[in-house]
Amino acid sequence: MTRSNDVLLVHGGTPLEGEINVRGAKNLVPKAMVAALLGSAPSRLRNVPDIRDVRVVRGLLQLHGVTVRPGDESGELVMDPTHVESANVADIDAHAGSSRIPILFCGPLLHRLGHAFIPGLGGCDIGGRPIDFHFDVLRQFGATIEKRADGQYLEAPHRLRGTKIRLPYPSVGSTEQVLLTAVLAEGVTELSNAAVEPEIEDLICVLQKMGAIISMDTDRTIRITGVDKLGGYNHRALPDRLEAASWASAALATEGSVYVRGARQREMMTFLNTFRKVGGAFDIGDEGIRFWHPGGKLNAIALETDVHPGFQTDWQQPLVVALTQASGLSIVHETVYESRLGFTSALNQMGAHIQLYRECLGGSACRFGQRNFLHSAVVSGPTRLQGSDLVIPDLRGGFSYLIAALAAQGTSRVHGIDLINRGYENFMHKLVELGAKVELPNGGEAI
Ligand SMILES: CC(=O)N[C@H]1[C@@H](OP(=O)(O)OP(=O)(O)OC[C@H]2O[C@@H](n3ccc(=O)[nH]c3=O)[C@H](O)[C@@H]2O)O[C@H](CO)[C@@H](O)[C@@H]1O
Ligand SMILES: C=C(OP(=O)(O)O)C(=O)O
Repeated sequence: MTRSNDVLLVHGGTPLEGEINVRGAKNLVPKAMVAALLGSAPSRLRNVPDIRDVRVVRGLLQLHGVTVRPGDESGELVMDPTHVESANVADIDAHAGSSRIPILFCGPLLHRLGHAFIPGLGGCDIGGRPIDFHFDVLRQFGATIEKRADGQYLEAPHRLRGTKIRLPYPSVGSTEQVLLTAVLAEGVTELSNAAVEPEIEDLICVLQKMGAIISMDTDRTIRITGVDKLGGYNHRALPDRLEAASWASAALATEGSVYVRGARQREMMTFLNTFRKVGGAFDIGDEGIRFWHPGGKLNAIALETDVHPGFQTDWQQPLVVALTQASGLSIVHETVYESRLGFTSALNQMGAHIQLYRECLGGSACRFGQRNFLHSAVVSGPTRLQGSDLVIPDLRGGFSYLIAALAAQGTSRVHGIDLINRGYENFMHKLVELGAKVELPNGGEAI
């Protein structure tokens, strides 16, 4: 059941037009905040968005004795980890909420306190999302892990030791786990098959500013030489390329034009190539990127999600909505999460034609082929979308439903919009700025 102020009425059929601003990346900022725990002096993080994942981590840091206060400029946080202390397990559990970030507290807390507690994790329900790689690497560093009913209890009776690790898959979170643990471990850590997403590079920049010694090779190998002590950092978070791409897809699907201030070419090259193949237009400036529908038909494409530098999985769901407006058959092969296409059934209810398959369609065979996961889609377009009652299933799926509702004829009731606040700062305000006709039932307050 959703609360009444958790429902948005969307009157579709109006192109999104105008300018919005994106701030620091959801997939970097909370991790840079965790990194502050490793320092012996305060850290300053700038360009911090007001999203739920940031609030969760702020609360968890405070529970562990870190003082967190706003800095002088808007979007600046100052974190002082001088007096890190153990937190009450029940408080951690109550506070961890819907985020996946608590798992990254392991290394820093083991270094600072010799023990850590990790509650059940949140995050999007788009696959099983196991954390076996995280625990395997922590054991390799010398930690012990005990699973109890309320969560995982970790201990490091001695200083953690650098080690040689090969990840079975270039997992973003596990790579960050290694980085945040290895920087203060004794000796050298060599990580192969690492994830190299731009947010990971930015986390490495943060750690280097703190005094860490980290090198990245071109073959997914990262080497970390442990140091005895780290200081604070002063860092401006890289912009959110995932949010930027969501607004780009919204501009395309609604036949509009959106200037995304803060969007950067460097982290979005793969998205930009795909956007152009579909028929979208963009203009890259020094301060941001304008995305628009240039008129005429959109093109069907074959799309495969992958780890960086491939097509980011978090770009997939919003772009699929635009593909429902392309002429012909598009193929989408989701290779990062086994269950990230379920959101398409609601698009079909709105009039889209999307068929899901268990086989690896298009490109290459992936981990999910022959394993009963509906992880490929054929999108047949263009189809006229009609307003509908929609229940948001996950973060990007939720934004995709907003796009579909904006592109549709008639009115949609979108339930569960609060979930979008986990990763999109001020999205209601931005929609209104872009001319979207949206309202909360009974004239309620935006949440
Ligand atoms: C907060 C954050 O940054 N979230 C991002 C992060 O999620 P997250 O770090 O959770 O994603 P991972 O890269 O770790 O997961 C990728 C794949 O590896 C598998 N896996 C992962 C860990 C593990 O211990 N065992 C295992 O099997 C997962 O089930 C998934 O199939 O990277 C994803 C991939 O770019 C993005 O979609 C998420 O937005
Ligand atoms: C899957 C996502 O995030 P998380 O890992 O936080 O669930 C996402 O941002 O699309």
